[in-house]
Formats: sequence, structure tokens, C-alpha cells
Amino acid sequence: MTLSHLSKQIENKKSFLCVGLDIDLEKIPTHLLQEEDPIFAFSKAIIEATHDLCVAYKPNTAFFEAYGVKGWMALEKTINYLNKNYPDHFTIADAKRGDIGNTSTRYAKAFFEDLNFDSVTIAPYMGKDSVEPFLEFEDKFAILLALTSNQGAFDFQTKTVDEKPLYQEVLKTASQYKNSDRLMYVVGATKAEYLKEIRQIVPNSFLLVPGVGAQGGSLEEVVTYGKNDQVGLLVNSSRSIIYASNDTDFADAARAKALELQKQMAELI
Ligand SMILES: O=C(O)c1cc(=O)[nH]c(=O)n1[C@@H]1O[C@H](COP(=O)(O)O)[C@@H](O)[C@H]1O
Repeated sequence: MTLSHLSKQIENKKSFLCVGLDIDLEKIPTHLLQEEDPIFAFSKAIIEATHDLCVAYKPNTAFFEAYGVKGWMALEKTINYLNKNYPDHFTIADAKRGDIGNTSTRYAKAFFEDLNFDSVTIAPYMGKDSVEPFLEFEDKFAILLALTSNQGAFDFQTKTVDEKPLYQEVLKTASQYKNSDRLMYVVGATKAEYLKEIRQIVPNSFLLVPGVGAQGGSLEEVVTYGKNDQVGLLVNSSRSIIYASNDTDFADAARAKALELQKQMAELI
């Protein structure tokens, strides 16, 4: 997908919502456990209930990998279902990969060629040669962790290196990588106040902002500090939407929660 297509979807839908597919068999409604593939049955129902309200889906691969081959097959079915039925939605494989160059190339092929995701999340710790292989694919994007939503972000990301916080160094350095126009960055909604200075470093990049909902981030603050002229934000919420109910009404409850967020977004942009 191109960035202009993604921005157009945001404009048309008045939504920059990304629905996170963090599917846990212990949390989904028990009646679905009788299905042949409960993970895919759940993700399909969530997609059907929310697709007109969001512009992106983010399956977190950990939740699929946890179930071994069956989980990976459910991930494949989910991305195939999205690509076939909702090709205008931006898809994110939340896999947080990154390794020496030749290994990163294999990861990139796995997510961009075999599974045909639009993007994959990656960790910046191993630097340029671990990131650039992901940037070689046309109309595909690597989403680099900059300032994450969790408490552990303060262990390294905010520590001073060369007189500035490490996450700022990540943003500045990565912006110089080859094909850096194919980079997006993760900034946690729980750290919305940092978005002001982050926007000075990467004014035009898309930011994936998780942490609204279960982690308590403020959508309003994210928009105040993080929005650019094209909106430039994808705000993810997973548990607050997909587990809004664990009964037979789970899809309606997920839709209601997604609609609530979409309405707030429409007002804020
Ligand atoms: O890369 C991510 O998506 C991510 C980065 C981050 O800093 N914080 C964060 O929560 N995430 C992911 O975003 C999702 C948040 O889920 P909820 O807290 O349930 O909305 C999970 O899949 C996390 O792995």
C-alpha cells in the first residue's frame, strides 16, 4: 500500500484506528472453542464487526505463534482474509523482528512476500544493517520501535546518549537510512507528551501509537501532540476492543467500542 492511499482511507473514514488482533484462547468466548479454527473464527468475526470503522489491523504474531503450527496457519488465514476482502486496510505484522542483515532479509521475505503484510514492527537495537533489509520492498513499511508504551521504556530509551535521549537518536539516525521513506515509528500513547518533540524530528512520518484502552493512554493527548497535516497517526487498541465482551455478543461489543473510538477520532481531526 502507498502512504497516500493510507492517508486517503483515514480522510474518507474519519478514522485512524488500528484494531489489534491479540487473540488469546483463554479470553475468547467459549462457544468459539468448538470451531475448527477458533483463532481464525474469532479474528474473522472481529474484522467483520469493525472493518468500516478502522483503517488498519495489527495481528500480534506472539498470540498466533503461541499455538505453534495451528497458530501460524490462523495468522496466514487472517492476512489472506484481509487481503482478499479488505485490501484497502493497512496490515501490520507486529513481530518486533530485527537481526544481522541476511537474517533480517529472511524475516522481511516471510512477512512481505510469503504472508503479504504491508508492514512489520522491528526493534532498532542492532542498527542500520538490521533495519535496511526491511526497507528494500516497494510499498512495504518497517515500523521501528522508538519510544514504547511500557514501563521498561525508561530502562534504555530515555537514557541520555550524546547529550540526547536514546529514542531521539534512534529517530534521527534511522531517518538517514536508505529508503527511510518506508519507515514508520512506534510511540506509546502512554507517553503522548513526548510526541511534541518527536514530531520535530520526524514531522512527516506515520506513527503507530499503541496503548489507548487497556494501558490507559489518552487519545486526545496523542492527537494534540502527534497529529500532522495528513493526520500521520495509526492509533492501536487491542484488548479494549476485542475483549469488550466474552459472551455471544462479543462482535457487537467490539463494534461498539471501535465506534466509540472512531467517533472521538472524527471529532479530533
Ligand atoms: O509495537 C507495538 O504494537 C507495541 C509497542 C508498544 O510500545 N506498546 C504496545 O503495547 N505494543 C503492542 O500494542 C498492543 C497493545 O495492546 P492493548 O494494550 O491490549 O491495546 C500489543 O499488541 C502490544 O504488543
